[in-house]
Amino acid sequence: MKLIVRPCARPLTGRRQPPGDKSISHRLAILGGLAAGQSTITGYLQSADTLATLAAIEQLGARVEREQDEIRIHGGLGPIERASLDLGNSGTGVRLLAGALAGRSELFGAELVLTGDASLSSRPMARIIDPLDSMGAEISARDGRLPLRIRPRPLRAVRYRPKMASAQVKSAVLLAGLVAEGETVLVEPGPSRDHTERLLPALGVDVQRVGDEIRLRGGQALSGGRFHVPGDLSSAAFLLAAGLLVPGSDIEVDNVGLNPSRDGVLRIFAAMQGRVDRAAASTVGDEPVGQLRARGSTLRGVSIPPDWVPLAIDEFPIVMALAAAADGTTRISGAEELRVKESDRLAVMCRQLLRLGVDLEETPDGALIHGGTVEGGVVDSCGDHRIAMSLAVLGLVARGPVTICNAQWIRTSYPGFADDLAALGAELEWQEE
Ligand SMILES: O=C(O)C1=C[C@@H](OP(=O)(O)O)[C@@H](O)[C@H](O)C1
Ligand SMILES: C=C(OP(=O)(O)O)C(=O)O
Repeated sequence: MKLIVRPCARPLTGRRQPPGDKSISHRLAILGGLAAGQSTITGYLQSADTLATLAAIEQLGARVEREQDEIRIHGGLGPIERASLDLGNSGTGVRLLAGALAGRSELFGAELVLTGDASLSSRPMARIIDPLDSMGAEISARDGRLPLRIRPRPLRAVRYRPKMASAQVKSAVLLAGLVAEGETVLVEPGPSRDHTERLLPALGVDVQRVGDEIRLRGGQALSGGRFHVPGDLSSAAFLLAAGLLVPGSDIEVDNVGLNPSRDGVLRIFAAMQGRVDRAAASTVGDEPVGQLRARGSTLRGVSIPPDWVPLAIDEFPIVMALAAAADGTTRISGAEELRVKESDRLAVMCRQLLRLGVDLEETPDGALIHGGTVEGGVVDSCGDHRIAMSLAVLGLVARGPVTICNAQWIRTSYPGFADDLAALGAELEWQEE
């Protein structure tokens, strides 16, 4: 499907509630599946990625009931002999599940095969296979790519320092550590989102953080509970960016997660002189939540400090779109991780921006984007949800309509994106390719 976006003739105004947080939804599906008793979840993200994780948990033996906005997971896995689990487009789903399942005694003797779509099948898995191997897991892959074959077996705790600041690697090791013998210690090379560490205590698990170390003893039981998923800041970022770009706009997003290990995009907006205000702070579970208001702003190019990259890792496509329309040059560096997401986000974004007449240079670990006028044109998501949404937002201020081919991938994380943008006053329509 193509999404056609027309230049905005008037300011965007209004208020939206972004969809549930994708990272927290994946974690609750997995933890709810492992936990004893019932977990009741409201606000669960109903998107392709998070529904794939829920379906995997169901295939592994947990019972899942869905009722309007409430999902109830009756935890407990197995008995099963084999399962082929298709995690679709989701790096988080496949990497966290691999860690969570590798040592589960209720699955000893079973053979699990974890697969995904073409994009996920090209993404690196050695980053989780290596630490799980060192814990004694039986996990194999060809050339470090999917499918992963796992035969759950007893694990021993390790002390592990990942090569990159990655919440997926950290979480895979911690979830494996839940059933490993001894104390698992994960040493973070730099901060990454900490939703796993915040959630585990709510299911009865003792997790300690001391400096850059996270420690967790194996053999602790998990018990279900009631959980609410806050709105996803990564999805809200598209609406906020639209509000910043279109002159005179004034929009609000409610109930957005504002976890400081995730809020790098707000720092980048501020550094670009984008007017985003925070209000009404509260907490949901152990997650800070609030309301954000974005107003039309004269955006300036900025040099983004490399240590902000992990804190805004999923927001670089939209930051690059903003940079294309800002005054001056934006410099992104230290962002080579973007090359192993749903697409090579540096290469794909640069290629699409060039099609819209943007002046830029791609570098091995980032890009230099010289902002200015953005032309209309035809671009391609290349199968990447965040690229599709970023180009749609940029289309609001292009000189002519922007057609985004393969925009149906938006369903990966934010199926209601086009409707939400339209509700704020944008003109956009879906067409068959
Ligand atoms: O743990 C998570 O929920 C996520 C971690 C990040 O990946 P990395 O851990 O690979 O940086 C991020 O890009 C992804 O969208 C979600
Ligand atoms: C990188 C992303 O997700 P995942 O790694 O879970 O596929 C994303 O949502 O931008």
